[in-house]
Amino acid sequence: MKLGYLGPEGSYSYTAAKYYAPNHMLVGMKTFKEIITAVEEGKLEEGILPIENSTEGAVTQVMDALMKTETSKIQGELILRVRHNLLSIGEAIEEINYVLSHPQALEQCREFFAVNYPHMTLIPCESSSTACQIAKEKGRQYAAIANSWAGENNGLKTLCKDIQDNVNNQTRFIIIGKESILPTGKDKTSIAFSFHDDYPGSLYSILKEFAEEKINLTRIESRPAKIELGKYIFYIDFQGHQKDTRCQGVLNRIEKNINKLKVFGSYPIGRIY
Ligand SMILES: O=C(O)C(=O)C[C@]1(C(=O)O)C=C[C@@H](O)C=C1
Repeated sequence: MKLGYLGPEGSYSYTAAKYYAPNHMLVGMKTFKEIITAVEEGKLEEGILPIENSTEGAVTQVMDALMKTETSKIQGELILRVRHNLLSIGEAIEEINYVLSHPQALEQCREFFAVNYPHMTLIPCESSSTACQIAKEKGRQYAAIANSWAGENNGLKTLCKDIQDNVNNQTRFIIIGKESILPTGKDKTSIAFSFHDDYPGSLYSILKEFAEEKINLTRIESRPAKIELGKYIFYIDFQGHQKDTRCQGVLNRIEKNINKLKVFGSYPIGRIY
């Protein structure tokens, strides 16, 4: 089984992939879009993608790309405690002027740099493990934000530990593939929908259906539909499997009030690592 992740080895996505599927063949890729396309085209059986973070919220790039998928489903999820470190080839923090990492990781440490090292320039790159490679090549003025394993793997030293702005920084990852997962009794379902027209109570009419069946929502997000200002796509995660009678009933009823319902999949509720 091949599982695509945002590479190279040592990224947070790599750590998440190792927890999810220790025996799969892990394939490091350059972008989230590349992973989704490879799964859609059947070149990879599965792909792992960050979808939301407890500090920064939605990973919007992944959410928008998911909306365009045709054959992939969400097959699983896991939550990773993300602890960032400042890593460099040199030993003196005073020498550092440039800090590299994935944009999500930079955002999760923004306050730390604003307060402690406002002169440092934050530079986005493809992943935290790519940041380690670049920091190694560029030398003592450069540092990477990554996990310490990625740093050690590239010969970098840890100059500062736990630099994330939120002590409980967690990222939720989803696993996509082509399989439909059967109910386990502890499942979650992810859907997205938009409305034909904007009318009072439109969103309420959908939420009411879940409330009346006592189905717990675990996430609600909106993203621009990218048609015109004021048009949105709503994303909802709820507890239960799409094959459960109550969930099926809700999905059938809400379908009548909305433009297009996309069911990304039902999958077992994930663990925290
Ligand atoms: O750059 C990495 O190491 C990644 O795996 C990406 C990523 C993300 O995009 O959210 C994964 C987890 C953390 O939230 C920070 C970065």
